[in-house]
Amino acid sequence: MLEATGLSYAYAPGRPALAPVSLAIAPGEIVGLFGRSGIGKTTLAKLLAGRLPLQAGTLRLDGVPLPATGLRPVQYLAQHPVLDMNPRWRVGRIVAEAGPPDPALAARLGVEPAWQRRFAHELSGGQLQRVSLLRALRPGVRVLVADEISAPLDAIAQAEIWRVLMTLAAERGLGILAISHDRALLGRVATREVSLAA
Ligand SMILES: Nc1ncnc2c1ncn2[C@@H]1O[C@H](COP(=O)(O)OP(=O)(O)OP(=O)(O)O)[C@@H](O)[C@H]1O
Repeated sequence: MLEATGLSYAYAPGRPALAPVSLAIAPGEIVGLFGRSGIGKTTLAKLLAGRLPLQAGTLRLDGVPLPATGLRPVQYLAQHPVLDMNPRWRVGRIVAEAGPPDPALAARLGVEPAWQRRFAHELSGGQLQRVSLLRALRPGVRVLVADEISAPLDAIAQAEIWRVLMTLAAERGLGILAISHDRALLGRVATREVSLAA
């Protein structure tokens, strides 16, 4: 269980970007998160995944603070994964960054072996999001924070990505925070929804 209590954040002193929020994500649960633009959803996502330092509040996984080094058990998935990938690396190297990927998982995600020789900018948005998922889903990863990951995709690509994620959540007990402006999408994929308010 990932438990965040009283997390808040300010990028500059006296200018809060995220008002205190508490949130829990149980294994296998897909929690939908919505809230108006600028309310702090991405800031919360990055705090949960260790991409921003905690300024206030506590963050625990199974009662223990998250590790400061090594594989992060809470992984952040960006809307535009290309920004999170080294433009000089081929896809084969990108997915193997934290160790060799699981070929069975690659097949389930629809990551094709031929993509390995390409650079990130040579894949479509949907293909890149699958690569990003394959890279993130290492053994030991317990929670995915999916920040508008399917927003740029067409309806079919969106449905395929979420179908795999819903199956993985159930099979592996993976917790997912699904951040989206699309309430209809959250209604289809989330086990429950929470909203961020100022
Ligand atoms: N790197 C940064 N430096 C300074 N301020 C930032 C930074 N990133 C975000 N902010 C500010 O923090 C606040 C929360 O931003 P955040 O991106 O978390 O909101 P959001 O709810 O994800 O918005 P959206 O739905 O538009 O993506 C906003 O006022 C934003 O301008």
